[in-house]
Amino acid sequence: MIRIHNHKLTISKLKMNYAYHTTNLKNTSIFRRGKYCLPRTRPQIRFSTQCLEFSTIPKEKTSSLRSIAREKEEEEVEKKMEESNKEMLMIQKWLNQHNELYTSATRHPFTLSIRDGSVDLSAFKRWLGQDYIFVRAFVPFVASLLLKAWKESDDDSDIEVILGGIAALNDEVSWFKREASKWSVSLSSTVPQKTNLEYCRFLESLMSPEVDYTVAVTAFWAIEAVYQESYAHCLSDGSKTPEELKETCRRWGNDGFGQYCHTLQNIANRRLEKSPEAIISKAEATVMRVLEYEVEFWNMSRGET
Ligand SMILES: Cc1ncc(CNC=O)c(N)n1
Repeated sequence: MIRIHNHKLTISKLKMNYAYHTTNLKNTSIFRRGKYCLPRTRPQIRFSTQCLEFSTIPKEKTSSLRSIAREKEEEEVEKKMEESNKEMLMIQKWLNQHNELYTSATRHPFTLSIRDGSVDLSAFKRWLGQDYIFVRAFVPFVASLLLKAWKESDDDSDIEVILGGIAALNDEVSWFKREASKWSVSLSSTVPQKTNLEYCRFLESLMSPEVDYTVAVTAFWAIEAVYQESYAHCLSDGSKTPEELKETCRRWGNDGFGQYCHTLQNIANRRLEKSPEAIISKAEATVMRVLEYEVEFWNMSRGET
């Protein structure tokens, strides 16, 4: 009969214990039967929380002991994963579940081409003109979020974070104008493309007072996080981003912007934690839509739509 009480023992520990006790067994009766005489059956281990005992158990049962230990180990790992999933914050959970979509937005061929230096400059200029239009629509969205925070938030500091975001957008609009003139992109004659219009319309739908603060602030985090991840990657080790594009990458890829996105993520997680299931589902679906729009926006910049 094999019983394992101490199921925390891993396979490798089990092997070590086995080896250790086998060495000690050299002086026991089964080993002392003759110079070259090995026991007919292998010494076997019985676990208890207190001590390890030995008995002679047929060889075939060794493997069954191992498989029991392995099963126990797997159960343990599964339980730990379930527990950590419970502790995991909502956004982390979503990113694990929808990792493929998140990666397609944050490691898109367009930004990867900036990173490896193969970017088509006409695509970059197209992105610049279109993104200026997007950012102009993004400002009223963030303003509507400020209003929601003022009405609904349980934490005063949310307003300051969002206000900081609006201040950064003020700088950003000026930067777009300077950058566009540097690249000879005429902003006044840039026509919004279909994908851009649809994304702007989606932003407008989120401005409605019907949309909950939690849903809107989670969407805000997702929109900012995609640019932060995408452009930080263009500056990370091994990147060959051309010098003339580095300023664009630093705008969203700098550490300060990273910290700001982290703060937004904390706000969203805090709100989601206190939200009923219906709001959580809406927020999750909204994040998915944002990620899809971001992918389409990069596609559009490459000239695919
Ligand atoms: C399409 C898109 N998504 C996210 C951002 C980043 N937020 C503000 O600048 C952006 N500029 N454009």
